[in-house]
Amino acid sequence: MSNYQPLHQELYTIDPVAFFVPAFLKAIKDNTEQSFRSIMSEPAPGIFTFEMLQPRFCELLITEVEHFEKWADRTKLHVMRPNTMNQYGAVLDDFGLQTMLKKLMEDFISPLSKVFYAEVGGSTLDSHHGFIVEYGSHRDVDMEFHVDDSEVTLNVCLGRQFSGGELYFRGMRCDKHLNTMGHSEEIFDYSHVPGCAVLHHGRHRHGARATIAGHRVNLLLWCRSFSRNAKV
Ligand SMILES: O=C(O)CCC(=O)C(=O)O
Ligand SMILES: [Fe+2]
Repeated sequence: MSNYQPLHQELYTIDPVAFFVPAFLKAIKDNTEQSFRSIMSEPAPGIFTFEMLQPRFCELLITEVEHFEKWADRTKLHVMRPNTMNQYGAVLDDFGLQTMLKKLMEDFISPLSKVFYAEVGGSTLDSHHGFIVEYGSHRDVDMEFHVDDSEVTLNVCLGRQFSGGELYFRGMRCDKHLNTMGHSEEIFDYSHVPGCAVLHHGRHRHGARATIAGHRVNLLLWCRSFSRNAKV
């Protein structure tokens, strides 16, 4: 989208202090399993939650996406939706954020995925799909039960105020058994809070309940390892 003029140029290059909360930055800098675990909870096996983004960054990103959507509307441009499950939201890589997101994956998510997801390609993440999902009135309502087309998924709530919209996880399955029931120990439901991240296996089955009031906006980064998949 070469004619698009960004609203907030500062979003397009990572400024760690402006983007991330101090505890997250310190843990990444220390770069040990212990430092990661000191800021992360693991409420179900392979699912990690932690505080990640500064409130100001979240608000700037939401307004950048709104600005892009208005521009796309004015120029009668057809906006690609993030995946087949969404009618709303936008692909961030489509309006210039791909370099920033690549660095986000390489410098801030790969260190974590090397430690926690090495067995699924977490040590060799080499490509991404970065997008925004939006729920509320005149937007998407919920997201059906699915697995992501990723090795590792980062899902961060950006805002704003909403009720409902909980994420639900139901364990991992092979392709043949994707829709089988979850066991009680696999059941994990999570109410997202702005600025907070959930990191999970792309193949961990999940969905999002209906947002019943307000406006929910999340940043998704599907992190992939083509080099690993090429070998399998
Ligand atoms: O609504 C959410 O937070 C979940 C989105 C999601 O699972 C996805 O886009 O893959
Ligand atoms: Fe997903």
